[in-house]
Amino acid sequence: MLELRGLGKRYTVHDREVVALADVDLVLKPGSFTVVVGRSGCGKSTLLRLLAGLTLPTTGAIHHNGGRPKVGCVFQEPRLMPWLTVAGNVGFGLVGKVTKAEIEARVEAALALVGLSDFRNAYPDQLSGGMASRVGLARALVLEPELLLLDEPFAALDAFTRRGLQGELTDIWLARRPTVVFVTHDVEEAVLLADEVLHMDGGRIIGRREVPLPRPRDATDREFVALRRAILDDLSGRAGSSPPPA
Ligand SMILES: Nc1ncnc2c1ncn2[C@@H]1O[C@H](COP(=O)(O)OP(=O)(O)OP(=O)(O)O)[C@@H](O)[C@H]1O
Repeated sequence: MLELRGLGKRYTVHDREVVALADVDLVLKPGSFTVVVGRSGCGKSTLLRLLAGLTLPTTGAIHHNGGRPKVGCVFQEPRLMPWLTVAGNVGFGLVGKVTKAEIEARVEAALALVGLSDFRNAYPDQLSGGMASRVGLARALVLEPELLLLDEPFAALDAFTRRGLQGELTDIWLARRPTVVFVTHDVEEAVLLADEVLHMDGGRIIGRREVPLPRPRDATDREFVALRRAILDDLSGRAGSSPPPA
């Protein structure tokens, strides 16, 4: 269980204070899939950076029973190292931490999960955008994360490729059950993936919607469409969503 209590982050830019995150209280249950939506600059990436331990909070704290969780991060740009093969990129984070044989086994398993076993010896410039995104996902999965953080990982992809990867991510999550926090601007993607959608504004969580639909989900399903519409209304301020989580 991860608990965020009174979490806040302020930056000082040219003597001016920017409140990126304010007073966030949130409980992430093990194995849950949380999607965060909200307009640009509302603090979504800051929340992920704090969860990843890439930056420290100004106020509040993150509590995790059992020490810091193992974290894997996936960003919009996979930022692969061009001089390394696919396998080299995926295994890079393990070098020096586990034996060579274990790296090889874990890289093979991660590549199989994202369907790229046949491309283990390819170089990044030989990959399509969707394949590069898969490598980015495999690079996070190889760490066997308890907490998987994804910041708009599929935003740069065409709709068809994105839909395929959304399905693959759902399958991987169902098989491995990491706790996932996923940031997106795409409300349909949020409803496809989430157990719960959090709505952020001005550095705060101002609403939440549970997604009680069975998986795999159908975006043309009546309940799906209604929920998508409700979240779009939340985002445009047309309707109030349920109160933030305790
Ligand atoms: N390193 C930083 N230094 C100064 N200000 C920052 C820094 N990182 C974020 N901010 C500010 O904090 C606020 C929240 O930024 P954040 O990147 O978390 O928003 P976001 O919701 O992820 O936006 P987007 O959807 O555009 O990625 C913004 O006003 C941003 O300018």
